[in-house]
Amino acid sequence: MTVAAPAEATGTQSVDTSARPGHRALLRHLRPQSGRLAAGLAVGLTGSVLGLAQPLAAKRVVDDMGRGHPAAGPVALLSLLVVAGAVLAGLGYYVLQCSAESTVRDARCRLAHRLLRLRVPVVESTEPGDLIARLTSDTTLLRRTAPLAVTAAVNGTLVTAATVTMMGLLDPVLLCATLAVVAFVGVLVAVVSPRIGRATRTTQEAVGRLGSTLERALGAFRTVKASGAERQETEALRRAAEEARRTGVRAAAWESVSATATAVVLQVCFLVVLGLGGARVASGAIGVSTLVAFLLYLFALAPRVGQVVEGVGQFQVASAAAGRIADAERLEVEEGESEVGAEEVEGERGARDGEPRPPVAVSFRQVCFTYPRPGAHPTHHRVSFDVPARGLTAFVGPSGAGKTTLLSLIERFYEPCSGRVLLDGKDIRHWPLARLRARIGYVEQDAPVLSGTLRDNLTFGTAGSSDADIAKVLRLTRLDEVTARLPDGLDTTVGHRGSRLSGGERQRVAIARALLRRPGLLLLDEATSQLDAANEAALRTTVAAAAREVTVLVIAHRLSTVTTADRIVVMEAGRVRAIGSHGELMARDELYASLARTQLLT
Ligand SMILES: Nc1ncnc2c1ncn2[C@@H]1O[C@H](COP(=O)(O)OP(=O)(O)OP(=O)(O)O)[C@@H](O)[C@H]1O
Repeated sequence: MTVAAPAEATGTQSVDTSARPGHRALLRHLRPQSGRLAAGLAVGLTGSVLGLAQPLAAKRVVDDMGRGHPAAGPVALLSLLVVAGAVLAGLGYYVLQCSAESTVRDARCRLAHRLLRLRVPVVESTEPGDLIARLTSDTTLLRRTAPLAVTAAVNGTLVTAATVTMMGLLDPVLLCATLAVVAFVGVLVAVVSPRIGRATRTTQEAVGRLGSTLERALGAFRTVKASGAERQETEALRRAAEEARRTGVRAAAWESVSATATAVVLQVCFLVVLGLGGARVASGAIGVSTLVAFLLYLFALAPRVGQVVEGVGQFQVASAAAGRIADAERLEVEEGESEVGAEEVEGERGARDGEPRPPVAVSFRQVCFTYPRPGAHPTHHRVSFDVPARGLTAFVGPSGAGKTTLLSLIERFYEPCSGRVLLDGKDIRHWPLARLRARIGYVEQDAPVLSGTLRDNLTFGTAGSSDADIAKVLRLTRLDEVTARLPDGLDTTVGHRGSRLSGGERQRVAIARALLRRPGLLLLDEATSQLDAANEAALRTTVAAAAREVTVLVIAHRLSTVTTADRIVVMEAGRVRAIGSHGELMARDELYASLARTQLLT
């Protein structure tokens, strides 16, 4: 996948695939570390300069010994130069690597922060595996290449400039000939380096696809096995791996083209200088020693030019990674949490002080909604209803009627196209998001359980819950017996997605988690669908008890679970068809009566 998908879906942003934004993104990553990078480079350069002085010091030692003078001083100086040069070079490298680690840590933290705040529609139209690849693989690539690119660019350029200056002082004519040939290297780099960047980006996209495909397979592992789809999924993984290899090879080919061509150009340069220099020596324009010195500088220049060329290649690779990270950072996020402090949210939740939570009234006013997908049909047509604070309200209706979507609108996972959703008479768009969600307990249709311990799962988002609160919700959801059976009780790991728990137990964990938030509004989406009769009855009692204190909205297919609800809202094809008690609806709503006839066998 590419991150362009959500952009198309939401129409909120576009992804620029040209290289320039990648360059800007890379520089943005490096800027906060510029002080440390400069320090590392300066220390490293000083080490190199000391290294350059060593031959002169060695020459002095030999000269002094030859003349029979005591050489203790020059030997000490030479030793100092060797040790100091090595220490400074090592220190410079270490500081550079440290700043690279900090750059990547910052990039990862910033990206992780944004990824967890993405809007639900954005995540639903992206591949999680690809987003994971951006946080892991792309940042690793950034870490590997960015310091190399910076060192090569700065060191290579400085030393090249110094060498070129020395050559200019020796003979400007030979320097002009040299620069004319070297300019060819510049043109070559300008042509080749964007290709390296593009190939790297495609490789990283293939790595992202690899992640997405694996995530899909591991996420439905039993289905993969039961469907005998291992071969099919392996083939998809192989295709992505092959694509990564193909584009990786393409990047390597361009890199070797530029390295080889640079080497050839420098050899040509050497021959040109030799020929032209020989002619100038013959004509008496320069002396032989000048030509020899010039050629020595040319030899010293060659690896530096190679270093700059390699640095430009690494810069392209790092830019491609930075560009992909920047694309993910541009995805649309929800409004910030800053408007509500953690304490305020905690107060909303009432979890700390154990105060009874205030129940919440819910109203829908002429709500129309269509999922932001190309070709999507309207899901809600002018939906209106009122649910007073406290009590149990059930939503029933055929599959696809739009019941689950109602809960998504209350949680503000999606925004209505028109109309208003009110909580306690106030439009939910005017509630700070964190405060709104702190008042709601939501049990999804598929009741996800996360990897970790049972306690982690229960206190997810309510880390400060007391043992007494936990024990209470365990009792209410009849999980106390299950917990007692687990080897480490609450601290037993429940496996990937709760694989150690049964479907019904997972559902009860999700309900317990929602209750532990002490919400003012409890949203249960078919929360009893996987429970056996005894547990369903127990949970019905729990829900009824909760509904005496807070507002409970339940979506149910099984009418047996909702016949005692205070009110039942019958939905059909995105419209509210009827509202009333079980008895009233049996008498006056044909759809409800027929649902009841089939399900309750009345
Ligand atoms: N994330 C989504 N993106 C696009 N369309 C969706 C999405 N979720 C649901 N829909 C569509 O919206 C319509 C209403 O779905 P919804 O899940 O609200 O119905 P429901 O009444 O809860 O159904 P069920 O009882 O089967 O769970 C369906 O046609 C469904 O295909």
